[in-house]
Amino acid sequence: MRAYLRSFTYALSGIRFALKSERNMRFHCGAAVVVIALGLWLSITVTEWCLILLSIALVMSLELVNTAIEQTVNLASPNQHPVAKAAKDVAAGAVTLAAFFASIIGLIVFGPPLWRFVTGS
Ligand SMILES: Nc1ncnc2c1ncn2[C@@H]1O[C@H](COP(=O)(O)OP(=O)(O)OP(=O)(O)O)[C@@H](O)[C@H]1O
Repeated sequence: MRAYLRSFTYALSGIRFALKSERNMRFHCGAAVVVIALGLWLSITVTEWCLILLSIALVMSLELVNTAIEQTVNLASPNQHPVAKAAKDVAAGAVTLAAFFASIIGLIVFGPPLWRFVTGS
């Protein structure tokens, strides 16, 4: 049990590191808070909550993996190298792709109720 708790502490410290060092991670956190507040305000359905929470988890998890890859590349290749560039760019591409599709899910879920709110229909 103590070993599990220790692993959990390490995991939390990894998340703290990413929050401190990565502007994008702080942005994703802010966006998640806004989206959760919107979901509560608009009383979205259980299925919609599942989609939104999965999207948040996917984007933030990929940002953590991206941070881990950046740190590893910085350690392995402090000098410029095309393979180091490819590794960092591909990892960044993964986050961008997930964020793009998460935005589309957000539009699908929040678009219609927000539109109804704005137009009063
Ligand atoms: N060792 C390297 N060799 C070659 N190109 C690199 C190297 N390190 C970084 N780069 C290039 O510079 C870009 C920016 O790298 P950097 O280390 O600043 O990460 P980052 O993109 O700032 O990440 P973030 O903005 O998410 O913190 C990379 O995406 C990559 O294209």
